[in-house]
Amino acid sequence: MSADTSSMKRKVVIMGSPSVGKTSLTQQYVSPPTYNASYYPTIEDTAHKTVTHNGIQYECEIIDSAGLEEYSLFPGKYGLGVHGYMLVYAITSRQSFEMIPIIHDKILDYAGLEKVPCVVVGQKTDLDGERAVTTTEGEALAKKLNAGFIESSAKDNKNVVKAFDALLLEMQKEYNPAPEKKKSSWWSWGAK
Ligand SMILES: Nc1nc2c(ncn2[C@@H]2O[C@H](COP(=O)(O)OP(=O)(O)OP(=O)(O)O)[C@@H](O)[C@H]2O)c(=O)[nH]1
Repeated sequence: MSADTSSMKRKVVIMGSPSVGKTSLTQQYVSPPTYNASYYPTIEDTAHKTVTHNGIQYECEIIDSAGLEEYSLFPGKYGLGVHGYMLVYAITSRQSFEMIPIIHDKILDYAGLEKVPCVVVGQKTDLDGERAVTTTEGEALAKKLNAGFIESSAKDNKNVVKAFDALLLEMQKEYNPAPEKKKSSWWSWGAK
């Protein structure tokens, strides 16, 4: 029997406060090296990338959403048919960090789910001198949300691929977990 070489489709949404670097992360991932120091607020953009992770090929549709404020209504189109979320804050902005659990709650409420694959990303590590959120706080929040965690700099192209890999891993755990290793049974004892 030939191996299944078809790829899996994965739709992900990048969410977070305005100006945390969602567009910069997406662009740096899809067409590196790309970094633009100018700021143009996003309404919505979609990017595509085919990537192989843990031996599986994924066709990723990446939706770069508009920055959300605390009282923004959750855009319903991001609540259904989405496989995973990248929740981005800037390590220099406490406010953007505090938005992460709010956005996470909105996603779960809208989708009516108890868990959804997510990775929390602390962006702009090149500005470590202006840090307002510690790595430990970021890790603790991600753990509480049952999400992956990574800090990155789109500017320095640091941990950008790792951030998307972490999200692919969270989605893999949920939708196509690796089969458990075959346990030995009485008839296999002594088998060569
Ligand atoms: N120092 C630093 N600046 C960054 C980084 N990533 C993005 N920026 C800058 O931050 C500003 C906002 O970046 P965007 O990528 O547009 O942020 P966004 O989250 O997509 O913004 P919205 O469209 O408003 O939601 C721009 O001036 C970027 O150049 C980073 O890793 N380090």
